[in-house]
Amino acid sequence: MPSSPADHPFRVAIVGAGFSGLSAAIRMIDLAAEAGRGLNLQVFEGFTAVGGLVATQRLGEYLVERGADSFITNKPGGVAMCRRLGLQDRLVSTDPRFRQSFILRHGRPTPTPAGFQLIAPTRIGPFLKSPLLSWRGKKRVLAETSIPQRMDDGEESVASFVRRRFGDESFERIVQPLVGGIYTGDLERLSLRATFPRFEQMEQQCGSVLKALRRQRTADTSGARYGLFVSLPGGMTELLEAMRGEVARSQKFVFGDRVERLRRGEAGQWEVTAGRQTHVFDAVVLALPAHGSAKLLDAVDATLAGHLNAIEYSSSAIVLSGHRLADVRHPLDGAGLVIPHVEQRRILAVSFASRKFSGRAPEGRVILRTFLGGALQSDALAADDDALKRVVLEELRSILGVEGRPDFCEVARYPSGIPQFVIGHRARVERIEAKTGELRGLSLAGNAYHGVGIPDAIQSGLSAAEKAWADVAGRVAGDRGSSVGGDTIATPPARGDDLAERTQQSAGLTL
Ligand SMILES: CC1=C(CCC(=O)O)c2cc3nc(cc4[nH]c(cc5[nH]c(cc1n2)c(C)c5CCC(=O)O)c(CCC(=O)O)c4C)C(CCC(=O)O)=C3C
Repeated sequence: MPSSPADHPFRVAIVGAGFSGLSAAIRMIDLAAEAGRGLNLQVFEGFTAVGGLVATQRLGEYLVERGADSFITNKPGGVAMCRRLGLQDRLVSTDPRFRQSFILRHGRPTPTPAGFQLIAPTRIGPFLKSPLLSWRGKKRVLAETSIPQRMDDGEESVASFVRRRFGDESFERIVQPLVGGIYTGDLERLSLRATFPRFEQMEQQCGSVLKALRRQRTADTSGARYGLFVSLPGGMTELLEAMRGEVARSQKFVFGDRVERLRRGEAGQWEVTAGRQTHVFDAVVLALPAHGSAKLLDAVDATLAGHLNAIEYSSSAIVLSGHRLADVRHPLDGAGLVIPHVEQRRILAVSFASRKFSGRAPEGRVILRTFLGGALQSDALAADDDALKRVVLEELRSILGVEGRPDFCEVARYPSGIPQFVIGHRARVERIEAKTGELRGLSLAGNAYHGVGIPDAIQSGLSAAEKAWADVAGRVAGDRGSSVGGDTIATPPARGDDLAERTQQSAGLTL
């Protein structure tokens, strides 16, 4: 142990103060406390606030999310972090009155059939009644039970899997906007194994997704899946601020100076240069987008940097706007609307933000969040902000009958914001982790590797802290799995996605 003699506190740098970096910091603080060891932590954040791509903004009486507006509760990371910070009683569910969603069909918002689960229906009645598909399209979906199992075990795209098992119509009219929306991605390129391995396993284990879902149904409520998502009364910033406060109680933040350089010292220590100052650490957690980590690692290990740079990203933008309800023809009786690519519109989705979470708009007003860009419409983002707003207001008018001038209208851009788990992603992540494993005291966190949502970002931070700790301290929480404050979180299986475990987790949540 050349670089961490027991007589000095562990010196750890965390680069990036989004969800993953803050989680890494909190986990590191807990590990040091459990071990009774001194810790000297510095969190470097190039911006002047924590949160990364996530921020809640107050605009007059409106409470508006600029990025992610909620997190999912069927993965443990988010809820466990709230419990760790004493925020579990502050969690709010989506408004049960507005959990239905819509899919655009011939220019009209059409309800998603009740019980439809991302790629397949779990309830036949509502599915058969839905005008989203033709009779032929519906028959083809139900014929899924007799589509032979694929024997080739190579990686398949989400589009190929869904087209093969359920037909083109269901793919284009329902699945593409629902699943594509999660990644603002191109499903012809995204890997099923890297995004939704459970569906691949359903085919392998039951021969049919519909049969597998039928077996599973008892464990899952078949209502609108929006019930899975939670936030806090102050928005996502309430959680981020609690995380920041927890770290700031004992450790140091460096805001506003981007880390420019990372170097490995001769004794294996890490030298971090930010704002013309160089600091020395025993361990470094890079909680950045993959391309950001690649830039810092280029001089340390060019092969690793190459793998990181190969992780693709899509860019998107969200136009945030506030309207008088009286100016909107559509009742907005749901949480949001997604738009199939085949509808040829200029927007991807609209979230009825103040319906999804009540109390965020003044009486008689509504917040809309309109998504643009993504892998399929990246050209849309070349336009300047005023042009984007114009496009959005035209589309909102045509699709939802939104008239008049909005109370506010703002653009939040996310260039290279969402990683794309394309075919080959898992193998790439394995190579990245193998390489990182060889670099003592270095770990990577963020949404680029195992999952794009907030719970996975949090989990990635916990795991990164544990790797760094194990490297420098020579011991760690052992085989208990990652945990925040005594709530054991099962570390996700390296490969695949255990169906029983996930179902159990969602069934066990009482929110
Ligand atoms: C930006 C966005 C919209 C646009 C509008 C808006 O913001 O409203 C949207 C719409 C929708 N999303 C929907 C459903 C789901 N979205 C999921 C997961 C996720 N969505 C995400 C993003 C979005 N989603 C993200 C970043 C995740 C990953 C979370 C994580 O992994 O941390 C999952 C869980 C997947 C799993 O099982 O892993 C489900 C079931 C439904 C249908 C609801 C119904 O049934 O009526 C609709 C209209």
